[in-house]
Amino acid sequence: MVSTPLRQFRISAPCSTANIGPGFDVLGISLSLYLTLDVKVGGDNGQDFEMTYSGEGAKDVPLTPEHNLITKAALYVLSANGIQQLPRPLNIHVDNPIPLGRGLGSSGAAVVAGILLGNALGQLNLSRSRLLDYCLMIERHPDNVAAALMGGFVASYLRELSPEDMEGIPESESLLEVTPSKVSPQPPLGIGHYLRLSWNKDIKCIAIVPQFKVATAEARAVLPTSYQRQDVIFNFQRLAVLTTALGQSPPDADLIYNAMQDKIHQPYRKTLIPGLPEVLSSITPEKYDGLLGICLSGAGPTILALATKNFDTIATAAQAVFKEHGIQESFYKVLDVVEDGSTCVEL
Ligand SMILES: Nc1ncnc2c1ncn2[C@@H]1O[C@H](COP(=O)(O)OP(=O)(O)OP(=O)(O)O)[C@@H](O)[C@H]1O
Ligand SMILES: N[C@@H](CCO)C(=O)O
Repeated sequence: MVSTPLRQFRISAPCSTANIGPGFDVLGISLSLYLTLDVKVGGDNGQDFEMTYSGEGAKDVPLTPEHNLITKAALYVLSANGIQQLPRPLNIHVDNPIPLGRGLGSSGAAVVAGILLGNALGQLNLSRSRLLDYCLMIERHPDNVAAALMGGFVASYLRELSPEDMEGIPESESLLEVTPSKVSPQPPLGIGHYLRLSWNKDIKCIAIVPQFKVATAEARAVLPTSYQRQDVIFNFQRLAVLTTALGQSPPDADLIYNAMQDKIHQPYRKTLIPGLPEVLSSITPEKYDGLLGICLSGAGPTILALATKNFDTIATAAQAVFKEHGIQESFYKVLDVVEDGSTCVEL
């Protein structure tokens, strides 16, 4: 058999925190913890298909192309562009430091990495905004994937799709069931719109991560389907202020702390996360110098604290409150906001 030239590349996709309090499904921030894929395709590299995996999820994540979220996303991009299978020989090593199902955008990073993988394997040269359209056909809220793909502090929205746009497009993940006999539909053009917001680089993100999972689907299922007008206005007011407040220097702790309050998702998610209201209400700028604000990270259970100093003190205080509510095991990481987003570099 004639072998194709060996290509090697590395894909990196950062973890992300979403919502930042009032910005449910709107705000995302990419953070300094990266899912990486080391890929070898073509040449004479032995096995037909090999996928290896280290890090978070190593015991649970499936490693067959049709079942792994990363390769499923890659197969979807390829299929929508007329390529029905992964090229062979193909060797992928995944290293994942992002805890799964904890509110740090593990699925967003996996989807973005998979879409970049499909783009690179098929040599499709899709633009970054077109890649976002593909990501949004899989993870249909834009906050995590827009931040992971584009980098930085990002606000985003989805274009409303007409019934004609949606023709042939199934609900969410079923799109990923790529079969060799069926070409996947291309996403409508320009679904995702985003804007990079200013971020004050003195602000670090402390992620306090309890040792239990909350699946995003479950954390969305507990939300109501309609809201009181005053709760929606409460969030709009804070969201508008927060988008600018986090870029200002010096940061105004009182303004930010209050602008990070939320009535749309956190109050409902407390049923899934013991101690959530107590952690959020007891860690305040008055008690902890350097603290700017505190909220649920994504769908939880991770807590996000924004601060300029005293990171360890703030994190251990949150851990202590969790302990009082029966969550004995947790860890924390102090993360930077990263500007670059996801990358694919040929080696
Ligand atoms: N590196 C990965 N490889 C394969 N599948 C992954 C990977 N990372 C995440 N997943 C899939 O995504 C699921 C977790 O997604 P989920 O949306 O529930 O949580 P999250 O993305 O970590 O949190 P959030 O969306 O709140 O930030 C995992 O159970 C797994 O199925
Ligand atoms: N905005 C999403 C983020 C988690 O994926 C949520 O809170 O459900």
